[in-house]
Amino acid sequence: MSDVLAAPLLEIAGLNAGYGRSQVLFDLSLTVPATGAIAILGRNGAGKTTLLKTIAGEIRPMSGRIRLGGEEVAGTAPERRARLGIGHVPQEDAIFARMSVRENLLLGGGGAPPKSAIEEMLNFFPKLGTRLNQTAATLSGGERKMLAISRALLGRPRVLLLDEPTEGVWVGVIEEIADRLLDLSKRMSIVLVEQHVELALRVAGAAYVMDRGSIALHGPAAEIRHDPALLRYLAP
Ligand SMILES: Nc1ncnc2c1ncn2[C@@H]1O[C@H](COP(=O)(O)OP(=O)(O)OP(=O)(O)O)[C@@H](O)[C@H]1O
Repeated sequence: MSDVLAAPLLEIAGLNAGYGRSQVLFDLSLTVPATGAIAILGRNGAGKTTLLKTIAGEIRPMSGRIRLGGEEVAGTAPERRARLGIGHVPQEDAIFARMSVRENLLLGGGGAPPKSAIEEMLNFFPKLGTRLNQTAATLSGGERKMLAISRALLGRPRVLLLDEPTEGVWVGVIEEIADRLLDLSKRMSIVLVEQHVELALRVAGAAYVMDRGSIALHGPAAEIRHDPALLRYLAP
């Protein structure tokens, strides 16, 4: 069945959210298919991180729907959402810096993942395999991101929320991460917040462009790339 006909995995409708009385997201709606990546673009402060945190359950929405596989999750705790299949890799380091790479992986996905799952991750990100005994603090920016993504994947999410997975990553490693995200997007759902617009539109099949907490533009990545309004919404 094509993605157009398949029911979306994640459905967000009329979402309003923010911090205390300060509203950041306004009547935001989007859908995410069961496989493939969607990109969330927008200038600094547009509300991209707030959107991911609201989907993950760290921020309680003021109103609106968040449905995962048809189940309403808007009022549930982050732990329940993780159990239902929402994996979140936040912008800031999602790793234990003082622990070794091995220990970080052993604690991934809520703890004690099977050895085979960890081996799968080491095949997926071979660089991590050469760093197993190092503390995570000694990893490069790219390796830290790989470790954070691995930890989230060990929880076997249905949808992976990625907040700036190439931030602070050496340019030579950015392509490697992009390739891995493309691999992942063939078998699961990814919501990708990314400042590298070209990269995001290459990895994602569709894009939503945010402006001041609302969706200003959305459509297939191939169309958004050429939309003259895109630059306007990305300009500082
Ligand atoms: N903890 C907070 N308390 C109050 N306001 C916040 C908080 N975090 C973010 N904001 C505000 O929410 C708005 C959206 O911020 P958010 O981080 O979601 O944007 P963003 O699109 O992810 O930007 P960036 O690309 O800079 O990460 C901004 O005006 C920001 O100042």
